[in-house]
Amino acid sequence: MSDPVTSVLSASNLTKAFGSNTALDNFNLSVAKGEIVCLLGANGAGKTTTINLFLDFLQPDSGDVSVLGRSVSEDPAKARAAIGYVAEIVSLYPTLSGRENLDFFHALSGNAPISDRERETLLTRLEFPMRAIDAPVSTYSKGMRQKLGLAIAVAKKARAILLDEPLSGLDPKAANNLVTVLRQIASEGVALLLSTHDIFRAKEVADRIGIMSQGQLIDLVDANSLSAADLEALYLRHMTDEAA
Ligand SMILES: Nc1ncnc2c1ncn2[C@@H]1O[C@H](COP(=O)(O)OP(=O)(O)OP(=O)(O)O)[C@@H](O)[C@H]1O
Repeated sequence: MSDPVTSVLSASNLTKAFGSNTALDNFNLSVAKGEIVCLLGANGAGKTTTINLFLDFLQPDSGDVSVLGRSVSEDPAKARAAIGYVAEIVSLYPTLSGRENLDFFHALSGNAPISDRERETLLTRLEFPMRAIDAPVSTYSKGMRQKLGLAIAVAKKARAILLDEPLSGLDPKAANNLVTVLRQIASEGVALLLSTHDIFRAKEVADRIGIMSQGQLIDLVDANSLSAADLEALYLRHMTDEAA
């Protein structure tokens, strides 16, 4: 029998204000099992606020976020257990090695320890350079820290992974590699929600792209339905319309 819950992440009529500043305004979105959705938008458009509401770091003023069909506000612990989060700068212990960080954060989520073989298989699949596994994390590049963050999420069998600005600050090779790895994770049934400013990588990685402006989802397009140039033109047209 097929899984009745295909929508892993769902936001309905979400509104969130900080004082008089409305960061999110009646926002609706769902991300299905195995799907990658990218949120594109200018600084302050509400992308990080959306991610923070799914993570229960913030609570909505109205509307609801749910994970696997269950409202996050009703059962935040269950939602957190089903979600992995890769911050723009992944928080890791800099003096500990990659191996020690992975094992520590894996245990912190209440999971059974992973074996040497499982750890190596996982990291190799994510194209983490295994020669660096015992070096202190302070020596890692941004891309390597992200891979470790992804490994922590995948090891805990997260059903959804949220990534805030994962592509910013990566060199083209690392960005290209991350796109490949994210697509592979999604192909295993994980729902991915990313925020980015990178229109071209968004087109490469995503199944659907949400364009946000001033707290609203003003367009949601199928990434395959248009070329990168068309996507850029659409994005710029929306930004011009909003500014007018
Ligand atoms: N904790 C907070 N307190 C006050 N205002 C906030 C807070 N977090 C976000 N905001 C405001 O909410 C709005 C949306 O911010 P958000 O960080 O979600 O945008 P963003 O699309 O992620 O931007 P960026 O691309 O710069 O990261 C902005 O006006 C921001 O200043």
